[in-house]
Amino acid sequence: MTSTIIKNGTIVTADLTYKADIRIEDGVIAEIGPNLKGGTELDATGCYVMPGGIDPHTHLEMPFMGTYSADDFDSGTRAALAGGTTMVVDFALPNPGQSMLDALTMWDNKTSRAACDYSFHMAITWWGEQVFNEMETIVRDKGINTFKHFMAYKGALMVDDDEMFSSFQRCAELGALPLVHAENGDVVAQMQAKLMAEGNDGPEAHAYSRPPEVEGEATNRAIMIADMAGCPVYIVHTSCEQSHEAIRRARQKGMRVYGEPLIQHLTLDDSEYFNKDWDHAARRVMSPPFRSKAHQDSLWAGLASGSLQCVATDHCAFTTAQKRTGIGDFRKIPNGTGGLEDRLPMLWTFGVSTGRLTMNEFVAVTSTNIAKILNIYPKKGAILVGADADLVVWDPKRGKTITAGAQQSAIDYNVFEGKEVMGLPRFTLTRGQVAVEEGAIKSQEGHGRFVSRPPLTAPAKALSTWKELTAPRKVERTGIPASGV
Ligand SMILES: NC(=O)NCCC(=O)O
Ligand SMILES: [Zn+2]
Repeated sequence: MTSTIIKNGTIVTADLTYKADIRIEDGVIAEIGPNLKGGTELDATGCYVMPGGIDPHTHLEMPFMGTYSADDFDSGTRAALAGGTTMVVDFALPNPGQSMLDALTMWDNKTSRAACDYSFHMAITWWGEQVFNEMETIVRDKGINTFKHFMAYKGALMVDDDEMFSSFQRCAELGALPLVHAENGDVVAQMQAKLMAEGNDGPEAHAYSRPPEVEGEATNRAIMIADMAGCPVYIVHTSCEQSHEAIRRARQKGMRVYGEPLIQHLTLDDSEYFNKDWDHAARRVMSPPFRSKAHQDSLWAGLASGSLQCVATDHCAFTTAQKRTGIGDFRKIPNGTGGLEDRLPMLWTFGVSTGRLTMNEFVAVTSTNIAKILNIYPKKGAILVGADADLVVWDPKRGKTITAGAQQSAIDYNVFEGKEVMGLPRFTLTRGQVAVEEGAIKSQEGHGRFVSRPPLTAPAKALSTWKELTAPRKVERTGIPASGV
């Protein structure tokens, strides 16, 4: 049996910081302790050894607005590893009317070259008996416990409240977690049309058409529907105080509501859309759009205080040529930005190094909380004996200037171009295999495996017990006249 030992590092988990070595055997953590010997040694002197990042929200294969994102499972997972992320959760996206099982097969066929482990969320893009039935197969047999619902993209992916309520009730029965893209799609569609009619056809109109109120209202609605259905809910790409406030308030009331800011929303603001260069602004078009600094402060505070739990990227890498489809009509600019490779270095630089987050909070929001919410902890997101050796040996003194020319992602630009980051992987290990060493990429195509995620029994059981206890009950009365008069 070949052993690898990570020596002389400081282990940082979501709740502990301590000095110890780690022995890895057959891709899992076999021993943690002082002065371990034998096997191949990786020197972690001066470094923090942390659970590898998990990005809970990526679109490596995204057929959207008639175009595919530039990154596939090959370049996308390589980009993940380069930045210290060792697992991605992508989306299978059925066309309205399409079988979810067929869509899953299509997405699964794209993964043979994945370099790191991956999983899928399933999107609910329409509703009917077939969807209702297939949801059970998806959860019970296919290892997927999350379903994404789009309250935006009217006429394409959007589902209405009725459909969401039905789907959420089904999630409650199956122990699945609904994810929600929360923006009021009806209002957005009308605002877009109005802006266009007034001659506002540039990328800045994208931001004008989706103000924070539109997101806040939808977040409140999604939370209410989840409460009525008796299931937890996870709000993806939470970008503003209005949405964060809804999540915070629900959590204070005891509801299991999770919020996920993106690294882009934390570090880039809405001034990007007013850049005179059309390409610059269009490359940053995503939904929800970037917000003002006050909203960024709210998101950072949510991560520090625990009212927001995960930092993702929603990595969806459309090329400049694809973005240019929207010249003259901002509605046609494909929505999506990249960030997978930069999530950890950006969050470390602008979060930990500025004192907004502790190192342990950093691990929690980039890995451990995500693994717990998605029900793959402690296989993932942990430094414990028996856990997968998905690890990042983080060198806080290693820095770079982010530039598209040097990235692994296949996209031709980077929304963080020119940002100076301090804190990068010395080594990234995916199930014990060294995929990154001192900036050199050694990842192996096809090494990545699908991670099956069992139903969320604990939160589902707690909620269903409470809902049963408090369910409406007919009051048996006395004194009603026989005639009813
Ligand atoms: N977010 C975005 O603009 N693009 C990706 C699709 C989605 O998640 O909405
Ligand atoms: Zn979305």
